Amino acid sequence: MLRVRDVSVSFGGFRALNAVSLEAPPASITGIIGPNGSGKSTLLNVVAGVYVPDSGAVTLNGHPLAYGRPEQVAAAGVGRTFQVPRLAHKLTVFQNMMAGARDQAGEGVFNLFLRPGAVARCEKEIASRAEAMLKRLGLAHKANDYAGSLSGGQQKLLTMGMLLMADPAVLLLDEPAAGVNPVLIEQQAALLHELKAEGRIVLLIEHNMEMIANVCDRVFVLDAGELIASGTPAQIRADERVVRSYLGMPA
Ligand SMILES: Nc1ncnc2c1ncn2[C@@H]1O[C@H](COP(=O)(O)OP(=O)(O)OP(=O)(O)O)[C@@H](O)[C@H]1O
Repeated sequence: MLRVRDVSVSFGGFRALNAVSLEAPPASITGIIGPNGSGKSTLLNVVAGVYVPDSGAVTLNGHPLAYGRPEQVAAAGVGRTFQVPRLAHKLTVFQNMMAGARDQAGEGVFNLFLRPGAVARCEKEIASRAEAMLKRLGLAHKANDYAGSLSGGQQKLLTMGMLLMADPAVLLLDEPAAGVNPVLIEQQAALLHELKAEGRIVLLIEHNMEMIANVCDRVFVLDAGELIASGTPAQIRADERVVRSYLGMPA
C-alpha cells in the first residue's frame, strides 16, 4: 500500500501542496487530475523522492520513503516517467532498454574483473528480458532504430518499458497520453490494465479524461494545492466542485 499522509510542500512563501493525503493499494490505478499548476507534478515529485515535504509522510508498505533521495526511492521499487520522455536519443531503442535495467552485474569494477562470467550471464539475461519487453510493447521491429527517431507516443511506451525492466512495485506516470495518437493511447491503457493485474500500484497524472475513465479505479482531484475530491471516475464526473474548478473549463 502506498500512503501519502498530510503532505505539504512550499516553494519560498508559495504553498504548492496543502495537507494532501491519498492511498493507493496494490493492483490499482489511481488518477491525479486538476488544473494546470494545481500541484500534481509536485505530488509525484514528493513520492518519487525529488522534493522533501515540509510536513506529512509518504510510506510504501508501512516504510517511509527516502525524501530528497530519488535513487533510494527508485531502489525501493518506485519508478517514474516524465511529461517529456527522458531517453538517450542517439542510442538505439534496445540500448535504452538495457540501460533501464536495475542491478546490472557489470556495474561494479569489482564484478567486471573478478566475476566476468557472472557479468556476461547477467547481461545475457537482461538482453533477453529487454527483447521480451520490446515485443510486449509492440516495439520489437524498432529495436535497432535510434530512440530519437520514434514517434512521441512510441517514446512514451519505451520509457514505460525501461521502467518495467527494474520491475517496480509502484509506477508514477506523468501525462502518458499527452500528444499521443489514439491507437497508442489504447495500447497504453491495455498495458496499464496488465500492470494492475500483476499487482502493481500505478499513479497516473493525466488531462485526458477518457483515459482516466477507462483505466482508473480511483481519482484524486487537486485544485490550488488542495485535495478537493476523490472517488471513482463516475463520482468525480458528477462532483459539482470538480466540474466547476476543472472539468467545466474549456480545454
Ligand atoms: N521548483 C519549483 N519552484 C517554485 N515553484 C514551483 C516549483 N515547482 C512547482 N512550482 C509551482 O507550484 C505550483 C504547482 O506546480 P505543479 O507543477 O505541481 O502543477 P501541475 O498541477 O503539475 O501543473 P501542470 O498540469 O501544468 O503540469 C505551480 O504554481 C508552480 O509554478
